[in-house]
Amino acid sequence: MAKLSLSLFAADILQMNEDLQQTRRSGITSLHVDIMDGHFVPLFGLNPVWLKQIKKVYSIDQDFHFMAYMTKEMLEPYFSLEPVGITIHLEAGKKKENLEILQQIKGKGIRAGIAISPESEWEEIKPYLDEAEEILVMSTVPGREGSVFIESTYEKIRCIKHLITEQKRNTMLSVDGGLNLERALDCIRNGADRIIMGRAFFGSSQKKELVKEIVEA
Ligand SMILES: O=C(CO)[C@H](O)[C@H](O)COP(=O)(O)O
Repeated sequence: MAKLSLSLFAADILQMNEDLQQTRRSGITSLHVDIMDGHFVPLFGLNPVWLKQIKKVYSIDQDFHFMAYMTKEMLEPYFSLEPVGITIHLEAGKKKENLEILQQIKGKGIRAGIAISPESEWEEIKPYLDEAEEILVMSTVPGREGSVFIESTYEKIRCIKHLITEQKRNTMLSVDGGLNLERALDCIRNGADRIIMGRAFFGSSQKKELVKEIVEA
C-alpha cells in the first residue's frame, strides 16, 4: 500500500475551496504544502496566515515542504498549524544547521524530512539518515511553474531505498514533482512509499480511480 498526498501548489487559487473538496471526495487523505521563499527557489508559496484559513475549513493531514533558506525562528508559526511532517532541503543549508533543524522539528513531535533536488547526488542524503524520518526525492526542478519529470529519478529512488533497507531503517521515501499515474506506479515499483501529485490529479477525469490505483499499488 502506497501513500498519496495532493500537492496544493497545483490547485487553482480562484477555486481553492472546490479543488480541496474534490480532493476530499476522491479519497485523498493528506495535503502537501510547498513553502517557497523566492530565493532558494524563484517562486513564493503560501504563508501561515493563509494556511490557517485553509485548515479551518479543511482539516486534513498536512505536511510542509520548505523550499527555502532556513532559520530555526521561521518555523515557529508553522508549528502551531500542527502539520504531520516538515521537510527541509539539504541544499538550503550547511549539514550542521540542517541537522539541528531536523532535531527541532522532531522535538515538536512532527515527522522530520530531508528533501533532495534533482541536481544533487543521492549519496548526499547519507549524513541525514540518523535524524530524518522521511526522504523526499524531488523529481522535477523545485519551485518553478510547469517543471517536467526527470527520468533519472527512478535510479535515485532505487539507490536510496536500497540503503534504507540495508540499514534496516523505517525512513519513509517520498517522490514529488511531475508525476502522473504511470510514473507514480513506476516510482512505487522502484521503492517509493509516498507519492505527491498535483497537476495530474486535477487534470484527471477519473480522480477516484486514480487515487485507488496508487494507494492500492
Ligand atoms: O514541489 C513542487 C513544485 O516545486 C510540487 O509539489 C510538485 O511540482 C508537485 O506538483 P505536480 O505533480 O503538479 O508537479
